[in-house]
This record gives sequence, structure tokens and C-alpha cells, in this order.
Amino acid sequence: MKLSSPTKVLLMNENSALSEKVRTALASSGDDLFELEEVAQLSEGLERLRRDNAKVAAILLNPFLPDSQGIATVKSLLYVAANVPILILGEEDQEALAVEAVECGAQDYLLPNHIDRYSLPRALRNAVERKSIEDALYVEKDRALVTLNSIGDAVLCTDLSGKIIFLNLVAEALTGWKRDEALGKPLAEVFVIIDGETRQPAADPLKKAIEQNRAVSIASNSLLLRRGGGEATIEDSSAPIHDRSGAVIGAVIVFHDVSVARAMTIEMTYAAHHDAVTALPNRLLLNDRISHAITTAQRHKQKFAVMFVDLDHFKSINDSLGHAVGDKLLQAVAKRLQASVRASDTVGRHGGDEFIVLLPEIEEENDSEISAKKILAALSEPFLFDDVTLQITATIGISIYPRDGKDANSLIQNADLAMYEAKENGRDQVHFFSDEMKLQAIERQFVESGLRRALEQNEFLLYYQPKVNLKSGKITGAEALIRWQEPHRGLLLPDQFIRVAENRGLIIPIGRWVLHEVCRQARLWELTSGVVLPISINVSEAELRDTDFIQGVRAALAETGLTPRSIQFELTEGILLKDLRTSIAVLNELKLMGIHMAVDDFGTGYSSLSYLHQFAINVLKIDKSFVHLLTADPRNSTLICAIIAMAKGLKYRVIAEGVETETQRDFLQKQGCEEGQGYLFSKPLPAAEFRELIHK
Ligand SMILES: Nc1nc2c(ncn2[C@@H]2O[C@H](COP(=O)(O)O[C@H]3[C@@H](O)[C@H](n4cnc5c(=O)[nH]c(N)nc54)O[C@@H]3COP(=O)(O)O)[C@@H](O)[C@H]2O)c(=O)[nH]1
Repeated sequence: MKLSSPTKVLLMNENSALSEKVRTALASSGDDLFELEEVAQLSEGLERLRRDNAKVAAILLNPFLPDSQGIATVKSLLYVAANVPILILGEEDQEALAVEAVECGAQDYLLPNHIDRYSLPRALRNAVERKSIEDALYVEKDRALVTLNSIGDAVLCTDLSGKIIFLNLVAEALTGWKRDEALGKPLAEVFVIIDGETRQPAADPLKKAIEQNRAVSIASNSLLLRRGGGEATIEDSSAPIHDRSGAVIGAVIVFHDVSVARAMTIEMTYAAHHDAVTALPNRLLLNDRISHAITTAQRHKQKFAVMFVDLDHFKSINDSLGHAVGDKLLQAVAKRLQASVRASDTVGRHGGDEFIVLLPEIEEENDSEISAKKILAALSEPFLFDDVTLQITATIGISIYPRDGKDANSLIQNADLAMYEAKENGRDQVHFFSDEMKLQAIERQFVESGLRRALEQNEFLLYYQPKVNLKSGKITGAEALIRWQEPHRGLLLPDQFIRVAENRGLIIPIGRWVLHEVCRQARLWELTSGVVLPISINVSEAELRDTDFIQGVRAALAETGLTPRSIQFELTEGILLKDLRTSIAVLNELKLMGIHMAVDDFGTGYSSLSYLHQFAINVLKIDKSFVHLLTADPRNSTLICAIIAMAKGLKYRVIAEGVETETQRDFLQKQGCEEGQGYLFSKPLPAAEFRELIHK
């Protein structure tokens, strides 16, 4: 430090000879840097310093003053002006006092023979400079300490032997050690870290930094064991500390608690890989597991199976009982699936009511079928919830690696196709994937997208097939049969698209169109030709269960002005019996409206008349398969005769379908069947041709 401006020196002394000596030494020193101010008493000096000690650069003190003696004088001064350097003026026999004074905080001690024009200014200059450096150092140190205590990281320093020489507040909190207790302790005692996985002691973080003389980061899964219990996942790094010459004199460890961040990462990783409702692995994790199974199977030249499990009619459970029950069911299904397979198998949720089961260890394909059947059996047991018992079935498709796919996506996709095929075949069963299913899927896709377009662009039309009184040959009504004028393939029959429409939910809008078109056409015929002929409409299961069905019927009749008697609905036995309660309710409603109902394809389903009395039915249509075999096998005639007799007994009208020959017609008539429908009378005709037919 360079002293450039005059500096005030406070001389505290009552010995006039000594004062004179000081004055002379400073005056003759040649520089006018120091300006002397004198007091003879401690009280005077203290008062002066209290007033303004900032202007006082140093104090020359003879500790023996009239109002204070010895070390007490020094202490009093330090108390008031700790920042002002004090030089003690003393005699040679006062060495003990000198030492004590310096220990208390005085800067230096001057003997009388050092009070001359050279030594005194130099001593003053040194004292002022030293004090100034000390002040700067203090500020620097304080700033560093404040900084270290305000950062979020824990900081811990050691000397070369590994003993703690510093730790900041965060380090105190994380280790559980207070600074006073930790200082001087070996690092290993204060900073106890273990490997998070093995829980074995972790490597000494300082060793590497000191040995390699560079900053190093420490294993990412370290756990810090706190003093007094508890642990924290930490991330840390350590670096060597050097002296001026560059020699390593210790090390610093900087670390922070990542427990919360790590827990959050673990939680987020879990959420990203698991389904929230069932806690089963989701698609992402399933894909990963299947990919892993592929690697293992390749290595050991093995095969494995992927099962696609779909719950039958889950949507209606969800819709009718609510999502809370739906979720409960999914959770219970997840548990049953897990209980049905081995611990080494993976059960995952693919979405909605679809589950995937990965069987990574199968000897034979048959093994997977056995597992699948076990699953079907487990799921068929009733599910008991608080206030509801549910009985469900499921359908399963299976694909086998490597035959049915070389990657996770194609194995899942093909198992899905097999499941779809199994559904088409009546649900509650297991199907293996086969290559034809791919072609069928492509065809289904073509039909599905075509159907959507057909609805928009009015590509559907209705054909009408007459129903005839077998005795008189008069037309008694007609059945409306849908056709699709597909732009590329020409006129398509219902068998080519109705099933896809039913499975893809398109039968509802298509059925609505049919209903409206029948009503419009029938009303037009009534108005233009005065002919009133009831027209039958085929109804699919989904339409009957559609809560808007009745409302749609009312609206179509109202919009067209047709009377309810002019339409009739045809339903198969299978549809009627699927959901008895709904069937009975809907049929009763339609009956109240005055609409007649027919059981279609009678004889192919349950072949029992006993259940029919529950439904509001007017007509039985004997399936054409019975009619076709009439002449070939007399046993069929027995059966058909029984059906006709019983139906008549129950007061149903009986119509025979598929009448193609006069022999069939004559036989049926003889047995009391009043009406028939079939190619003998007419094929289904476009509306215009049917109109001509009824006018003949
Ligand atoms: N949900 C809806 N389903 C509909 C609708 N329109 C038709 N369908 C269903 O498609 C089934 C097949 O209809 P289609 O191909 O038109 O066949 C009908 C007749 O062409 C055929 N038929 C009639 N007479 C004879 C005959 O003498 N021999 C013979 N081999 N076939 C004959 O039978 C079908 C009508 O039978 P049915 O319905 O059982 O009275 C049709 O069965 C419906 O299920 C629709 O709009 N919606």
C-alpha cells in the first residue's frame, strides 16, 4: 500500500520527554506524511476516537496514563477503535506487557531507542500498511464466506491429510455436522458415502482429485449417510486446492442433494412406462420387453408368444355402469391376468380394454394356447364389486415369434388381427395369427373407408323382395335389402360389407339411412299408387341396443308421414337373446307404437319356441336352410312341420324364407304356412322394378 496523503497519528502519552522525542523524530523525518495529535489521558483519547476514528491512521500509546495503566489501557482502546493500528511505546523492562498487548491486538512495540527520524516513520508506515492489508483480506474472506454460505451447494474443504478445514452451512445441514465439531475431523468421518446400488462404501472422493491433481466428479448414484441417521442421494465433484507455488495443499468437495430430483425422475420414468389405471406396463415398456425377448430368442434360437387380449363388450359396461366401475373392472382384470401367467411373463395394458401378454418362454405353440385358455377361464369367473357383480368374456389373438413377426410392432399387430378374427367368429375364444388374416385386414380396411365415403356420397340403395300369400299368390309385403353401388367393384351384397359396418360402429348411421329411406319410399308408394304394403327392415344388434333407436324410428315416421303399421322389423333369435332386458323393453316400446316384429332366420339359433313368449313378436320367418332341404331329407319336413304347428299355436304369422320351387311352396302351404319369400316369386328388386311388380 502506498501512503500518499497526510495521515493523523494520535499520540497518547503524559511523559513530556517521550512526547518531545516523538515530535522531533517525526518532524526531522523529512516527510510530512504524519500529522501528530496529542492527548495525555485515556479518556481524552477515547473521546477523540469516538468522535471520529476514521481520520486516525495509527495510535502511539504509552500504556501508563494518569487514568489507565498497562494492558487495560490497550484493551479499552481496542474496544473503541479496533480498526486503528496501535503501536506501544514502552521501556525495555516491559516486555511481558508488550507481548500481551500484541496478543490482544496491538500492532507493534517500540523501544525508546527506535524512536528516531528513521525507525518511527517506518514503523508507523508498516503498521498502517499491514492494517490496510488485513482489512482487505478480512473483506475478501468475509465475502468468500458469505458467498459459500449463500450458494445452494454444500462445500467442504480438507487439508492434504484429509482433515476437514472448512464446511459451509449447506454442508453442515447435509452431513449433520456443525462446523465446530467437524473441523479437524477426518473426511471419512464427516462425509460418509456409499454406493446407492451395492450399499458398499464408495471410493474416497478426494483421493482421485489429489492424486490426479484435477477436478473429478464422483459416481452419480452415491448416497450420503447423515450423522444421526437418514440418507441423501448426492451428486458431487472434488478438486485439489493449490498454494501459490502450485503445490496441492488440500481439496474441496462440492456436493448437492438430488434426492428430490432423483425421486421425481424415478416417478416420471415409472409414469412414462406404466398405465395409470392398472399400473401394468404400458405400450412403451411392452415394446421394450418384446424387443428384449426377441434378442434373447435370437440368441437361444427359441420362439415366444404375444397374446392380444380384448374384453368383450367392455364399452357397454363402461357406458351403462360408468367409468369408475369400468376402471375397477380393468384393475381386477389386470390382477387376474397376472395371476394366470408366470412371473417371468409380462402382462401389459395396450389401451382401453386391450391387454398384451408376453410369454417369453414357450416350448410349443400349444403352450400359449393353454395359457390363453387359462386366462379365458380366469376372466369368466364373476367379478364382485361392492354393489355390482359382472360376468365378462374375452377374446384372444396370438402371434408367435419369429413366424408371425420379426419386431414388437408386427407381433402386436398380428396378434391383434388374430384377436379380431376370433371376435368375428363369435368372441370368447382364442385364434392364432395366419397370413390370410393380413389380406382380410386389408379388405376390411378397404371396406371400412369405402363405407364412410358411401354414407357421405349416397352410394347405398335398397332392393325390395316381395312376401307372397302362398295360396293366392298375392304380395303381402316386402323386405328391404341394402345394396352398395361401390364405384370400383360394382353392386355389392350385404354379406360383403354389413359385418365390417357392424364391427366398426358404422351400422348405426347405415341403419338410420335404411330406416329413413324405407319410410320415404313406402310413403311415396302409398301416395302415388295407393298401395299399402308393410316393408320389413333388418335390424342389427348394435341398432337395437342404440339408445336413440326408438327416437330415430319415431322421427323417420314423423318426417315421412308414414303410419307405424307400414313398417316391420326383423331380428334374429341371437340378437333378441343377447340382452334380454333391453330386447324386451325395446320390442314392447315398438309394439306400443303399433310396429310389428318378426324373428328372422328362425330355427338356426336356439331352435326353441319356449323363450319367444317374452317378446312382443308377430311373425316367425323360417330360415331358408330348412326350406331348401325340405324335399331332400324327410327329417327336415318333420322339423318344419313342428315349427309351423307350434307357431300357429302361439298365434304367430309364419313366413318361409328362400322358397325356390313349386314343390316347396306346395308343401309349405299344405302344412299351414301362409306366406313365403323367395326366388320362386321374385328376387330382390330395385325400387322402380318392385313398383312395376306390385302393379302387375
Ligand atoms: N342390418 C341390416 N342387415 C341387412 C340389411 N339388408 C340386408 N341385410 C342382411 O344381409 C343379409 C343378406 O341379404 P341379401 O344378400 O340381400 O340376401 C337376402 C335375399 O337376397 C336372400 N334370398 C331371398 N330369397 C332367396 C332364395 O330363394 N334363395 C336364396 N338362396 N336366397 C334368397 O336372402 C336374404 C334375405 O334373407 P332374410 O334377411 O333372412 O329374410 C340379410 O339376411 C340381412 O341379414 C339392412 O338394411 N340392414
